[in-house]
Amino acid sequence: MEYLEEFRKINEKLVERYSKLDESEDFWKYLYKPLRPSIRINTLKGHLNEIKSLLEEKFELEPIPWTKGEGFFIKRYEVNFGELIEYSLGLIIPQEASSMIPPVVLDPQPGELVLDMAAAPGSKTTQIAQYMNNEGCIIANDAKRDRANILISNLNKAGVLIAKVTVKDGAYFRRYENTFDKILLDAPCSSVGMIRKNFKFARTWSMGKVYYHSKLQKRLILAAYKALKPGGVLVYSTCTVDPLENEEVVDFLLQKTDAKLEKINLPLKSTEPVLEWEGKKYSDELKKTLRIHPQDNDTEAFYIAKIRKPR
Ligand SMILES: C[S@@+](CC[C@H](N)C(=O)[O-])C[C@H]1O[C@@H](n2cnc3c(N)ncnc32)[C@H](O)[C@@H]1O
Repeated sequence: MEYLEEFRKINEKLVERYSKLDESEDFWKYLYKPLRPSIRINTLKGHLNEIKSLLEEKFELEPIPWTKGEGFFIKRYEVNFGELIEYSLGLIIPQEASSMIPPVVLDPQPGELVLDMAAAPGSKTTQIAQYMNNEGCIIANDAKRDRANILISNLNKAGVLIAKVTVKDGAYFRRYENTFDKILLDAPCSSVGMIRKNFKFARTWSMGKVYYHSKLQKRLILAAYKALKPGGVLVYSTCTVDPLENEEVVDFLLQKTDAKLEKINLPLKSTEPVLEWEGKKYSDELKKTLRIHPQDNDTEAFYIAKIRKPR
């Protein structure tokens, strides 16, 4: 099957742009392929091994190597999560495997003050609360009220006791200068990574969306950096591949502030970050960021940067 040609029928401009970014056939092949189902065991609700044993009665589990032992691919495919009692009880949380990376990189600790600036529907907030063992405080924010309602219901179901939900434009938090130990900015984006979930993301992709999000992301990342304590960590992530929403945004932060990048070391494959795009050169420091294309680990595409504010 000519995957590139299949995508050309859906959105010619998408193919034109990202064929320049990744010349491999695998890029299009894996973007076409449905995602492998995966879950995170919620240790806020029970013991990891006990929940794992319950699941193993029904499924074959394959550990996701970049999590802290709680993430699994489900190897038997006929899974309807909605029908599982473990899902209804909040013992497991369906979550795409690469979307588990940003909280792992953030590495929040019990007792810390954490801002999740674009949090809905909350899969990463619940993961953060799990790593904090429900000790400390998470401000879980989203600009959209309807999405914030889903966030609240997911936090309740997962047994998260330390989150305060706010409905604000993320840039609002710039007024809390030097306040948070850790900040996750899992930014709104043009969602090329989500094409594996739903082809509508290919159909509706446009350069207009890329420019719109790039501008918004720059505004949000500056506010997030301002709200970060000296010595604190900000993780910036998107589920898209466009350099204007990834390297360009982090490069912008490096130019405007004293932010420093830290190398992310995890057991996974990745694609070289983009250091030059459309005639523009980005800092060599961006080599420390993580660009994941769908074929690298057979997951959604993701981009992750670990940023530290000097003391
Ligand atoms: C990629 S999604 C977040 C996914 C979430 N972190 C998770 O893991 O479940 C991006 C979110 O940003 C929110 N958003 C859009 N514009 C925003 C803004 N200006 N400030 C804060 N959040 C915003 C959207 O409503 C959306 O829920």
